Amino acid sequence: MSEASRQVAVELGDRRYVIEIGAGLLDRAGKLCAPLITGRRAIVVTDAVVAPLHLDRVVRSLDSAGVRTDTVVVPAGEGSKEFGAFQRLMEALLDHRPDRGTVLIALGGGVVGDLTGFAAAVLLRGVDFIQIPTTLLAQVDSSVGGKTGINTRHGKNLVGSFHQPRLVIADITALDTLPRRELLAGYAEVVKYGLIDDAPFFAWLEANGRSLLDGDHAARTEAVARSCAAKARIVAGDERETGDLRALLNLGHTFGHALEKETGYGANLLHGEAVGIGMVMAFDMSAALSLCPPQDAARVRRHLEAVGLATSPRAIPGDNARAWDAARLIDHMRGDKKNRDGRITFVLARGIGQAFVARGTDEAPALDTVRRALAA
Ligand SMILES: NC(=O)c1ccc[n+]([C@@H]2O[C@H](COP(=O)([O-])OP(=O)(O)OC[C@H]3O[C@@H](n4cnc5c(N)ncnc54)[C@H](O)[C@@H]3O)[C@@H](O)[C@H]2O)c1
Ligand SMILES: O=C(O)C(=O)C[C@@H](O)[C@H](O)[C@H](O)COP(=O)(O)O
Ligand SMILES: [Zn+2]
Repeated sequence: MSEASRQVAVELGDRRYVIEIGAGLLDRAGKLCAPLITGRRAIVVTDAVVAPLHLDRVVRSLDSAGVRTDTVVVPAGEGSKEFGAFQRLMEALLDHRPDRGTVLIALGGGVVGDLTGFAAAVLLRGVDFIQIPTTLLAQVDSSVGGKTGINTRHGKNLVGSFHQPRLVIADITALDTLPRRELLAGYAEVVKYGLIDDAPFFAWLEANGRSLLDGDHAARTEAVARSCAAKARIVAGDERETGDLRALLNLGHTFGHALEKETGYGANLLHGEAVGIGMVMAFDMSAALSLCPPQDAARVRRHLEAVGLATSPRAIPGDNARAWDAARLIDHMRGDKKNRDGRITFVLARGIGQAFVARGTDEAPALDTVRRALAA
């Protein structure tokens, strides 16, 4: 293993698992996974973009570790989190005649991870799965914590399950093939950790974010490890989001998921891009409510702009950009899973690194925020 390899543990008692982070880990996937695959059978689920880039190495590595491996390739993109796509995946998995000792391996971004994790939760009433994330977003966020699921016309991730992986393998060099737009989208979720409760990490990103995005492996390893450590700590403290701790990971998502729903989960707006815009809106709302210094809100916007992320819905391309309706976006937020007692739950901030969950807040300041964002 390379010198720069790191391990982060998600402490969930007898469901504890490790996140391996480093360069060249795809070639070691077999060795790392084999001890967890007692049935010696795995099905790797990946997408049509990742398959030609990285699938062979993983399958070869599993084969040489004595794990018989089948593969299922799904279309790339958020469309694979639709009901129909989920059904097709389940049938394709069953075509391979799995048994309860068969382990599913998700090789890809957050879409493959969320979809495969949900499939693992319900296949034969539940089998184990392993995450091998290949996008920055998946390495820092979606592969960790066990939120799995699919979208419906009612909104994002509304059908799913908490199902923790047995292992996460984040090969930093897999990111070398990732398009810049996808890297940037994942970077928004990295920034999120700084904004939630780690102001020094946000300052580190202000200094190192550009070189991370430009391909600096050491900076990428550091950012993935710090992000995973933050997420692991939060998940261990509130696995099923029953308290207010895990909901902090939804910073930017109340607004962001509404934007994704409004734009139809298409290529015009990636999840991470929506989160970036949503975090700017959450800080704008916090500043407007005098909860947060306006300078902090400006600093968040400045950093996201500096790296090349959109900070307003107006920057989203496509016809939809000309048909925004602030009240409709608020209505989308009324379907958010965090909501309680018919009121929208927001994640707001008292400053950078000081996010908190706000329940029972009026909708009016959120509507004002959306209107300001649409006018920006
Ligand atoms: N479960 C969670 O906790 C959680 C957290 C954050 C996001 N998510 C979900 O994750 C999804 C977004 O994930 P994503 O941003 O990874 O998108 P994605 O899975 O669609 O991947 C983005 C694109 O990059 C391609 N790709 C993946 N790895 C590549 C590589 N190494 N080289 C070249 N191309 C590669 C994919 O084929 C795809 O076209 C959303 O559905 C979001 O809701 C879930
Ligand atoms: O892991 C979590 O908890 C998160 O909220 C991480 C988010 O980045 C992620 O997008 C998650 O899928 C959102 O969850 P949801 O419960 O709001 O659908
Ligand atoms: Zn997210």
